[in-house]
Amino acid sequence: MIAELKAVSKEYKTGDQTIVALQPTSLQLNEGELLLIIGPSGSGKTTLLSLLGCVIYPSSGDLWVDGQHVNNLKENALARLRLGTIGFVFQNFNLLAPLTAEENVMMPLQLQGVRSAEARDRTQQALQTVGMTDRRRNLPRQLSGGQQQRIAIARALVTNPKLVLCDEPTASLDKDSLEIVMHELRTLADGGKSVAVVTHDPRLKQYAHRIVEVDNGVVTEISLTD
Ligand SMILES: Nc1ncnc2c1ncn2[C@@H]1O[C@H](COP(=O)(O)OP(=O)(O)OP(=O)(O)O)[C@@H](O)[C@H]1O
Repeated sequence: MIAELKAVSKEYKTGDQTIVALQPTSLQLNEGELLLIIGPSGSGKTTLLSLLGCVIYPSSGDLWVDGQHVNNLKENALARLRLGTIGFVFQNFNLLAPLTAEENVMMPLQLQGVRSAEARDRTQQALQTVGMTDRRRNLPRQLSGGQQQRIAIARALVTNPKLVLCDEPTASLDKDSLEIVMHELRTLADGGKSVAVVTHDPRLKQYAHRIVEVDNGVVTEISLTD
């Protein structure tokens, strides 16, 4: 098991208003599975993903990620856990425009202080995994949306994270690119990683090992055949 929520809830306080974004939720995320997180806008999907990603603390309940009790970790320990254990993929790719594809992929290794020969090897491996070796010298703007997302996946993979978290990874993609990217994410899960994907898109269900639906902060596991 890579992550476990035990009765985890999340409230946001703004002024004198309190929004309950996530009701007490118990959920386990295992190695080798792609978990799809679906639900309407504002239902709490990103909040759930942010908890799994150690970006926010629970308001109540207990959260473990890679064996660490997130509730008790200070900000800097949380940042280390994120960098070492988790890869993030976003809707808008978040690639750095002036850097080539391979420089973007190498960036997390530079942040980790990995020496340059090893960083170069691991970058080439990650580019190979997503089938983008031949475009490694291109700038993001020279690549299609689907190609940029594959570079973003390579960047998420280069640190060999156990957990890959994706927020609407296919929202900016056409159908062909969606299929390539989701096939890539499914292959990662089949290879032993934990992958969690937030989406509005019902077409993604076919790539999931498990699906949870979030509705008004309530998380329910739904059957794959629904
Ligand atoms: N930092 C914040 N401060 C205050 N309220 C927040 C914050 N983040 C989220 N919320 C609120 O919490 C609720 C759940 O938001 P969340 O972003 O998790 O939903 P979502 O399902 O991901 O939505 P979408 O699909 O539109 O991205 C919403 O009512 C949102 O307005």
